[in-house]
Order: sequence, then structure tokens, then C-alpha cells
Amino acid sequence: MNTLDTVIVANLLGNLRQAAYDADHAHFEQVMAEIEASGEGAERWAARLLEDEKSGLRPVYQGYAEHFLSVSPDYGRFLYAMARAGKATRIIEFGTSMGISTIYLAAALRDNGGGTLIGSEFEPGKVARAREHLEAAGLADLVDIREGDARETLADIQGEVDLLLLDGAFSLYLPVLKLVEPHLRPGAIVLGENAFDPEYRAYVRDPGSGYLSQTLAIDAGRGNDFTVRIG
Ligand SMILES: C[S@@+](CC[C@H](N)C(=O)[O-])C[C@H]1O[C@@H](n2cnc3c(N)ncnc32)[C@H](O)[C@@H]1O
Repeated sequence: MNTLDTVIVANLLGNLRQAAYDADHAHFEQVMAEIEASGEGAERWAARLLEDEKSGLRPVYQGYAEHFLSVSPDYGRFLYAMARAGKATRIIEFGTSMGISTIYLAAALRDNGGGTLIGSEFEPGKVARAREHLEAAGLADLVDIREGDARETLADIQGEVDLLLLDGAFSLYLPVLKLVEPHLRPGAIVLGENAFDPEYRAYVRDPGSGYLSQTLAIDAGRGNDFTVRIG
């Protein structure tokens, strides 16, 4: 059984992809042009975004209120496969946006026999749209999208966590990981999409940290990280 390949979910994801392209492509082209013109590379661009976030997180993301900023189809299918491989029934998502990554992960929960995904998003308009999309996918019963700052909304998650997706503000990957860490079961998977923060990367790569971590080749250059809890 693969819920991703049902007509309803496949068509919805196709429509959302198009909507994401329409909303985001001009912005992404501008970012790519800036990176190329500066000659600094994506790492330097990410370092600047990290600095911007530190001087005012909300304004940065309010500026993206109409943008999807979603995972690629390849990465989405990877999310689905990871959640299936880990037989996940409890998933946490930092950064839900319009719910595209959420659909991939909730589809895996459905095919694993059920479970719960707790999502987090601080833009109210995005929360409403993500809920609509999960409803349209027939997956809303598996998802609890919490509106507000993840540092507060994910403070109460109870129980074990099988998979954590970090895809929110770049500068908060480490604080959010530390919030969820006590709940990660041995073998839990932590995926950092755009894990550019050197402090986060140093933490999960420290041999004494209780994690094994490496860079992923999917969407190379986007700072994608795979980490597994071993301690
Ligand atoms: C890259 S997008 C997420 C994309 C989504 N995972 C997908 O693939 O469809 C990041 C989102 O995180 C949200 N965000 C950033 N920092 C947050 C925080 N501290 N708490 C809740 N949401 C946050 C932003 O508003 C933005 O919508």
C-alpha cells in the first residue's frame, strides 16, 4: 500500500507543486542570482540568513507568508521512505508551511497502520492552508498542526518520537532538537532540511552526542542532513 500513489494524493501533490512553483520561483531565481553574483556560494548565503534570523526571526518569516518553501518531490519521497523504514507512528515536524512535507509524512503514517504527526507553524494563514490540504488528502485525522512558535508549541509532546523533521528557521534546529531529544527513541531519525547552522551540525556530529550524522546527497547543496539517534 502506498498512499502517495493514490489518485487523490498524487493529484493534490501535483497541484500543490504547481502552486508552489508559481508562488516561489521568482524568489528562488533571485536568490540563486544573488548567490552567483556574490561568488560566495550557498553556505555564505545561509550564514547571512542565520544572522538575519538572530536579529529578528518573525519579520524574516512574515516576509515568506505567501511562499511555500517546500521540500522537493525527491526529498518528499525520501521522507515517506524514511518514515516507512523506521515504522514511524510518532513524527514531529518543525516548519509545516503549506503542508507539502506533512502530506508525505502523514501518508507514511497511514501506510504504517496509523499514528500522529505533530506539526508546527507560526504563520496563521499557512496553518489554515496546511489544514485544508491535509483534509483534501484524506490525512487530517493523523495530523495535529500547532500554531505558534515551535519553541513553545513543541514543548509538550509526550511519549516517544520515531522521526523528527527540522525544516523551520535555520537558527533554531539545535534548540528544537534539544526540545525533542528526550523523546527520541533509540534508532529515531532526525532529518535536517537546510541544516546549515554550524552549531547544529557540530552537535549531531560530535562522537559523544549519541547521534550518527552525515550530509545527504539528495538536492545537493541544500544542506540536507541525515541523523540517527544511537545513544
Ligand atoms: C522551509 S518552510 C517549511 C516547508 C515545509 N516543511 C514543506 O516542505 O512544505 C519553513 C517554515 O517554518 C516556519 N517557521 C520558521 N520558524 C518557526 C518557528 N520558530 N515556529 C514555527 N514555525 C516556524 C516558517 O513560517 C515557514 O513556513
